Amino acid sequence: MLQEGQTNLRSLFEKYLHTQRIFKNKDVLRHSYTPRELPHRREQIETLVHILVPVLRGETPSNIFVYGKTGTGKTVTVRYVTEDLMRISQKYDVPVDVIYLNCEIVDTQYRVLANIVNHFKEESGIEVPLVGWPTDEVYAKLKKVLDMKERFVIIVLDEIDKLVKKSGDDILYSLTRINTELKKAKVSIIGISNDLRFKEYLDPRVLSSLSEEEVVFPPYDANQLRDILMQRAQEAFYEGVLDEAVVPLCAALAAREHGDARRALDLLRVSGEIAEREMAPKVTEKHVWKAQEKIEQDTMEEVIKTLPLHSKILLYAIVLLDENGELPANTGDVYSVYKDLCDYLDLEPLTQRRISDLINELDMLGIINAKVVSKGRYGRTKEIRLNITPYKVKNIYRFEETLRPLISVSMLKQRRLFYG
Ligand SMILES: Nc1ncnc2c1ncn2[C@@H]1O[C@H](COP(=O)(O)OP(=O)(O)OP(=O)(O)O)[C@@H](O)[C@H]1O
Repeated sequence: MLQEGQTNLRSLFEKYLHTQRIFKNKDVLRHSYTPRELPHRREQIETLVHILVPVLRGETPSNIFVYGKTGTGKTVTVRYVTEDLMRISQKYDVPVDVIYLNCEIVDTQYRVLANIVNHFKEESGIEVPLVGWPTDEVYAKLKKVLDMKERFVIIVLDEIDKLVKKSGDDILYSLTRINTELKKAKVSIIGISNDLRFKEYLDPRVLSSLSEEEVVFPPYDANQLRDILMQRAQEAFYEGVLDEAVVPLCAALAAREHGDARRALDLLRVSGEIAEREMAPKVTEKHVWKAQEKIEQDTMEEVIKTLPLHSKILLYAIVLLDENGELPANTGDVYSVYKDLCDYLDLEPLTQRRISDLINELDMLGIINAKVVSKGRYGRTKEIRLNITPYKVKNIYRFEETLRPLISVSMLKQRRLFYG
């Protein structure tokens, strides 16, 4: 006989066990997955192959600069082509090494050099610590390690703009000239960036050697995104669980956001996850709209985390007004609560004028809505509303030492703060 608690436990699980399963293989929708085919990137693939094919004839390929907006398939295409090059180079007995570095993480001259040296550590027996050595010494080791045999080394610097913004372009200067100092090995660089203005940061000499060849990745339109999603959906979902309208809607929404395939895939995955959680038999348009809302909220949370301190306090003032049912509020209302919060935190408040600017910034980021309305002969005023649920803001502040005390502040009627 089952005890009462056990019956409950069993039914809890069975509820999920007998629901329709949505995902056949969710991993297919993850960013790290490399699909077998890349629809609508034939031209870019062909161009890259054309530039790299000299390797198989023993010639050094040109450096390549790849650019295009976020989610246009730059990384996945470069990986796809270089992986194929590695495979085929074995057949032709040409030693090729491809080293992929993401410069969001590998963001200093030292780290780039050390990572390349360490790529060969098994072969060379040389390993450089990730901090601590003089850079010149790491560079000397790099030349030694590369030149241990005749080979082609292709260094992919993804998000190369992050490296240059953080550490300047000296490293690119060195790498694009390293072949003159090597006897056996030949190095080529593939730089990838989604920041088109990044070229302005480069010394003209670096720019001309880095972009011997340029490959542009234009944004996808809604039809192209639909093909990309269709292909992935077939592997990711069980047959028949996707309502017909789902893929076109995900594609249309992502096309509106500058043709970002990553956004389209996220929408499809999150729609499926929401349907699964709701134990729905099918993924429908309704789930896509919910997914869109969730992704927007998540993005907003990321933006809030990076706001400067006083914008965060200001946002909290608007949160308190919201909880107290006092929105829309005007700048003066918001400013007075903001000042009280600064008092509570023992901080000097900014001027009302400055706060007015910060309100405009929060509005531009979509976190609040600040609409100017005319009050007839009383002039114009701003009506401020919140675009994020208060508990989400609190959840973020809970993890921030300076702001955590605010969580215990609530507001009484007549706008008196209460520190509970
Ligand atoms: N043509 C395509 N076919 C299939 N999947 C694609 C295609 N283009 C992009 N994707 C998928 O979209 C997502 C984003 O692509 P990728 O990371 O290559 O973009 P990116 O241009 O490098 O973006 P970012 O500049 O933000 O790094 C990945 O999951 C990738 O697999």
